[in-house]
Amino acid sequence: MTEKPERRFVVEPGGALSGTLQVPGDKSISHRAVMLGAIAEGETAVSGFLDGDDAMATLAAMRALGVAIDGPEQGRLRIQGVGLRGLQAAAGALDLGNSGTSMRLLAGLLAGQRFASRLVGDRSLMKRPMRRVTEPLARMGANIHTEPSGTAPLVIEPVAALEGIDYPLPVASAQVKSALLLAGLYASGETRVTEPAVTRDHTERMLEAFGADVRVAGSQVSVRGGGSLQGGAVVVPGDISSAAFFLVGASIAGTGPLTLTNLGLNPTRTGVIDILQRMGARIHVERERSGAGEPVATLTVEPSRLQGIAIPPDRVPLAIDEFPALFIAAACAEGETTLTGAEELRVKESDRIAVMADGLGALGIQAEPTPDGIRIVGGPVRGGHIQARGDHRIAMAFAMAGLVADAPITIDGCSEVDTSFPGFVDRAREAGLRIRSEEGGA
Ligand SMILES: O=C(O)C1=C[C@@H](OP(=O)(O)O)[C@@H](O)[C@H](O)C1
Ligand SMILES: C=C(OP(=O)(O)O)C(=O)O
Repeated sequence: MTEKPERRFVVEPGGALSGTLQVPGDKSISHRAVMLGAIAEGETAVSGFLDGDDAMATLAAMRALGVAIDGPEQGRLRIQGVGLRGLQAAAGALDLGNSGTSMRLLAGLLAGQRFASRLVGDRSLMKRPMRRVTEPLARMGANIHTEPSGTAPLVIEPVAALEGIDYPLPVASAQVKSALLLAGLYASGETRVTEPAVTRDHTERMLEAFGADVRVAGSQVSVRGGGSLQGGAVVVPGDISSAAFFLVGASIAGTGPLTLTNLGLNPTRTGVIDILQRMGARIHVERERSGAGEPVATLTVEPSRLQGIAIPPDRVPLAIDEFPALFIAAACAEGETTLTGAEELRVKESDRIAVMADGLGALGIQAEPTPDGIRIVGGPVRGGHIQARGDHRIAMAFAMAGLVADAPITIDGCSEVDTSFPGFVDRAREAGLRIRSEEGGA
């Protein structure tokens, strides 16, 4: 994958956040809509699709595997499903860019195919752990290999069949759960996954909507192979992980209120709201409704005085992508915030504990990393020059710190923001953040 040109954000003090904002479509749901629509019978119409680089990597991969997909056009896709056995070998390696979800879920989808595949990604993705999916897939009979370091490229050789397994997840990961369920569609018998803690359930919801033989019983999800999926309509709500930056920003800015419309409010994704409300944030949930299988609502955020808390470890998987934003809330809170049980943050697009701690330190905030978390003591946020290390969520989190800093904040390493939130700078400026984006800043 060609690396993108370097980009930096500069945020001037004195910004505000108010008005109404709709964030782009949910990244996790967008990935799944394309993958399941591709292997379904018939056509699948998607609306609200996130045309960010990560979901577009999944879309490009499904096209490379022989699936005709029209769009995205204003968030709309038309996918001509080829059925479970209709995928064709890609001509070359599938390049999944910065997207761990694409690589891990596709590993599951392709593990049972009768053709070979090779999965690669960008510098960040090529360093992330992949044995967490390749080991259980191999137990199902897949012929799948990583580098000796357990990282990509992933090489998948054709197999005649897979066998279902009963697998207790060693880590609370929706990506591993989803990879095994997708492989289970191609396996004989039942594939059952037991998760140690609740993780996002978009795969199970969508498999059911597409007619798969899927069952959920507490912490167990199982799927039976040998059936087929029926295409249909998928309505993708706004991504709460993208909204999180604005939930924090509107809480700390002292202005507002800020209203976020058409937001996905899946209970396996609302940990960030719970944590912020425990800190004293004033977030009001209105107009809750079901949007084609996924709960949707409007959120209004008012400015508030935040208090530091000990974040309950059971909230971690339900807010796993929102911790960069939550660390900014902690920096602005009164007192100490502690996080434990979050070692997974060290293997995301960056080591989010270390990179956030370094950035907070550069802004005058006391941040002490631990192996599985961090301790942050709230205080005055200074201006400064920091590094997002190419992590989209770290770039956007520190942009919101600019709302309270006493001087400009320059954030290097922002080239990957489009992976999850194309148009972030424009939306933030429209809402009142004094941010600009520049070429450069390695
Ligand atoms: O299943 C998904 O769509 C995702 C699951 C999470 O990863 P893990 O499953 O590795 O926790 C999350 O960090 C990622 O952004 C998206
Ligand atoms: C970790 C993330 O995504 P992925 O694992 O798909 O790269 C994220 O979006 O924060």
